[in-house]
Amino acid sequence: MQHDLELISVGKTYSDGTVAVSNFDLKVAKGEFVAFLGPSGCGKSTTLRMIAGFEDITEGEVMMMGRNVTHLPPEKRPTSMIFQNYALFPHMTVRQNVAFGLDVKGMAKAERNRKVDRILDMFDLEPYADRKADRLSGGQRQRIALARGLVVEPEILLLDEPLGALDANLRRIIQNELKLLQRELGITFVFVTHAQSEALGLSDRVVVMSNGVVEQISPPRELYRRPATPFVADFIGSNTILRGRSVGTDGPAFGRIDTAVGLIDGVGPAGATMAVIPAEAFRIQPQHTPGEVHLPGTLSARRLVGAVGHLKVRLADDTEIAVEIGADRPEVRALQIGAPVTLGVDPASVTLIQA
Ligand SMILES: Nc1ncnc2c1ncn2[C@@H]1O[C@H](COP(=O)(O)OP(=O)(O)OP(=O)(O)O)[C@@H](O)[C@H]1O
Repeated sequence: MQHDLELISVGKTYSDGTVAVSNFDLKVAKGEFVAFLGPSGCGKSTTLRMIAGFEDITEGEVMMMGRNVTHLPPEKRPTSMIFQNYALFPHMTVRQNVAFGLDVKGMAKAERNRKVDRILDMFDLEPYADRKADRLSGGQRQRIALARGLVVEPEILLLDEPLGALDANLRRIIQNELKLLQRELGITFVFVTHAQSEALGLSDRVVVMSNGVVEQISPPRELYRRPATPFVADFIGSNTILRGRSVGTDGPAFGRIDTAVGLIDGVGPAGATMAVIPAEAFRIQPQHTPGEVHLPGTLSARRLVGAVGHLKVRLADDTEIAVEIGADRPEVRALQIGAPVTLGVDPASVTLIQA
């Protein structure tokens, strides 16, 4: 199957010797929405700029629609890029800003105007068409940047933290618009963000990066359910991580590790040394269920945030475990701080990883 975008062992070493990205492999299908997520400095923007052609690739290859574009300049690639600061020309009107990419291509005036009008209409920008770009609000500028990126009809739209400058409310509104737009146009989106909720809420798959390497590429739900590395387990969601040593199991379905708080069964490879348990996987004071892991401890903190109860339970070895449970559960309200509690967890929601 041909992919819209393929990165093959892509790497980048800057001229000062900084290794920003190494061995990046990725295949993106047509119409897919992929987010690069990771802490500041992990190499997200460098990778996006290499895809766009703004940054030389020092290792590996980039393919687009089956063509090798590794050494092509940005304007020869079927991509369009939207920057965090929008990079609009402040003294040009909205219309001139949007038309810019078509002018660069030398498109005939009539065709250009038709395309610009259509896209201004699509983004509700017609009323501002003749206003200078610096006389507009953040949300309006954001729409111009999107309109400008899309008017050239790219196969792949690259977005570098495009919502970073917006306040939380506007950010949510434009997130929704972005998702609808992407579905409607069927364009492939590659999006860079360090906001987890954005990456997890918008994309079909997330590429989690740290220190220039890919940690995991998965649909958002899978990152929560089955983190593949210690970094992802720590970075995504709210997990308890227990270290131990691998021991034999009774059945083939689960692995088992021996930790300071007892034996923990979970899903993962033989030889795993770490159990990852999501905060929402714990049950409080469970009935005895065969196969379930039980951990005795004492309640050390309780905080109710809307419909969610955030509890902390301290185990015998002083490990503190984060538990999230419906705030309306009777056991949440009945327990006093310091009270003994037992936590239960189904091994199917425990992930064992090799660390
Ligand atoms: N022009 C450059 N020369 C040398 N090193 C650079 C250059 N640009 C970026 N770097 C380094 O490369 C690494 C990756 O940077 P990059 O901007 O890709 O990270 P990022 O994940 O996008 O971070 P942020 O979220 O802060 O934008 C960092 O260590 C950064 O300091």
